[in-house]
Amino acid sequence: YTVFQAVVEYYRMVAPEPVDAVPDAPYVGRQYDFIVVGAGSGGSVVANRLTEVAGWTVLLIEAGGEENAMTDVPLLVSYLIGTGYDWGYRTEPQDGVCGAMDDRKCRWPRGKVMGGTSVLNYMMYTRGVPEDYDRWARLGNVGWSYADVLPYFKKSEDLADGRVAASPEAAHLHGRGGYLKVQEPSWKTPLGPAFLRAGRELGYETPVDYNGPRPLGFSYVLATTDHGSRCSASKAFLRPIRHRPNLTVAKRTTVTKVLIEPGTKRAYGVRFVRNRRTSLVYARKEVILCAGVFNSPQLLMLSGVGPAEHLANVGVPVVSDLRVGYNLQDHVSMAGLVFLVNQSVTIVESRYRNPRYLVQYALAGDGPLTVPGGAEAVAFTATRYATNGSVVPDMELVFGPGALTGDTGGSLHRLFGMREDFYEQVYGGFRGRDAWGLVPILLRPRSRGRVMLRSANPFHAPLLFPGYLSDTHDRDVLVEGIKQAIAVSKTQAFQKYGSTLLSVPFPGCEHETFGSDEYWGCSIGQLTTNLHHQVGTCKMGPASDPDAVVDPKLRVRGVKGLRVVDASIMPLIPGGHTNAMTFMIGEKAADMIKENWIK
Ligand SMILES: Cc1cc2nc3c(=O)[nH]c(=O)nc-3n(C[C@H](O)[C@H](O)[C@H](O)COP(=O)(O)OP(=O)(O)OC[C@H]3O[C@@H](n4cnc5c(N)ncnc54)[C@H](O)[C@@H]3O)c2cc1C
Repeated sequence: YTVFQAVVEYYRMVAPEPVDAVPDAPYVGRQYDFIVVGAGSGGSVVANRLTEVAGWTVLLIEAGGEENAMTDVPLLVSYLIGTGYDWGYRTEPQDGVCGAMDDRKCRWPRGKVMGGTSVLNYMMYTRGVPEDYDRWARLGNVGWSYADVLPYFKKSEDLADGRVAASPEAAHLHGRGGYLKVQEPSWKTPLGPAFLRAGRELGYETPVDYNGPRPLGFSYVLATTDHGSRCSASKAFLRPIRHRPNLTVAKRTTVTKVLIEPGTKRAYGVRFVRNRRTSLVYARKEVILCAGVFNSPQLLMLSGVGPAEHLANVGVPVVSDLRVGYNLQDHVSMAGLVFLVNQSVTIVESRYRNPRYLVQYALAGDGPLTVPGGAEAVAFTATRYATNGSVVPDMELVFGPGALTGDTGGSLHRLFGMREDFYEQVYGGFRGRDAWGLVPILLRPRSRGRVMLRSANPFHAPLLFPGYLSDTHDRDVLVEGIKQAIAVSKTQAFQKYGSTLLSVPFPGCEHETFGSDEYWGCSIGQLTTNLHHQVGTCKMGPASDPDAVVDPKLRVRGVKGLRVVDASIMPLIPGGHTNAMTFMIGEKAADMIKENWIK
């Protein structure tokens, strides 16, 4: 822990619950119509929409406790990682990946808190492109084309007035009055406009609405924030409905198994641990897993739904032999590019500790603390590998007006799990210097990873195999992204600030010529970073797809009364950050569940 993280952790334990939080149920009853496991991005939406039906009772079970004022501050994300808000997962070591990280393990945070990973995330609001969903539909997922899902993106959304809302296409693309607050943070460093000017110099459209059908271009970010503070899943979807009598929320309660009747193969409840006591609770209609991309497959496998051979190896009797845990996809990136500047125009950690900014944040919802996860602007681009590059970007460049050199408190490099000696050698000599960062992100990975059980003990973390770069094409595309980022730094817009690439070779890559494709290829294997967009481990697909875990109505194959509704159902990762997509999945699932039960 850093000192500040210790403060966050202490406050997590002692802070009173926010006054408008959904209360923790004093006890869990015997039976409910629906049991929803996990109050993250998917689960919060489902619990909200199902309790709209007054005659239904819903039990929402969440392993974590409440959020608080600390988790609300957009710039402070990196301090939350590694505290009790985070499940604290790390991957298994993989050759040629995460070489600069402690024990060669990539750090994969996940929210363990009401609101789930939407409480730890960087709050960027993106959806991917129409082609992403049309591809899902072409795989046989009836009902998931862009035309089908757009209304569900709009249903959740409450877009604040601003540049995007004023565009002529806004009414068609965006929602007003939904539960989820979306806005463009008003505070900008001088480098934000410079980034947009750089895009114009390079011939890109600026700004664009990257959530529309033509995302290519340079733009400011849209964020899931409300007056400058985080709008998490639970703040958006649960707090406003805390008085509904048919919603029961059990916090700090961990589900350890889905109960499935062996003869009929019907899910009829769950086993859970609360206050160290194990109990059962029964579902009249359905059990809905919203435990996220690692824990939903883990729970399925613990309950006998998964690859038969793997389950036999860990000693779990098989109920349904399905490819659970395969198809793990993520957007790999290389967050090590640092561009030094000759003016005090960036966010350097020691500077923003100034109490003046805290006051500005608290009173006006403005200032540097409102910059979502340190990201101010973004570009969606196409590399020479993009197949349909005029409308489908294969690269994203996330612009941060701060960088690893400004990380004087160490929270940023610890967020990546970077080794201290690596940090010292590459960045240590420039500590406290003004610099900006541009992170290239591979939007259409071909590589796949996998989630497996470590053991049959539900309290053992699952085994996570990233599989990053296992398809060499991914490395080639990401190298192009790195070169695009460097090209941005060479524009007049950034040369005005004397932007220079920090050129200390990464340990382990000194044998390559700095700046060559081979060097950048090597750098990706050392500083392998990601934006935590893992999806796909409970793949949705039609009956003809042997890899599908759930059908297009998100029902687990071979089991009755059981669905998965979270990021794990995505068959192919879209070209955008995954939070809004998960809300969309929750909205659509809730409608399908209603259609199923309300005749
Ligand atoms: C650091 C970081 C930054 C990110 N930045 C962005 C961003 O800027 N924009 C974006 O769009 N996306 C971002 N993402 C990704 C996005 O937040 C996730 O894809 C999304 O929140 C996933 O939602 P989910 O419902 O699938 O899972 P989660 O939100 O993780 O919800 C799962 C919930 O289930 C609970 N749970 C798990 N197991 C159990 C159990 N056994 N019993 C009871 N409860 C259980 C968990 O505690 C959790 O609350 C980021 C993610 C991270 C980690």
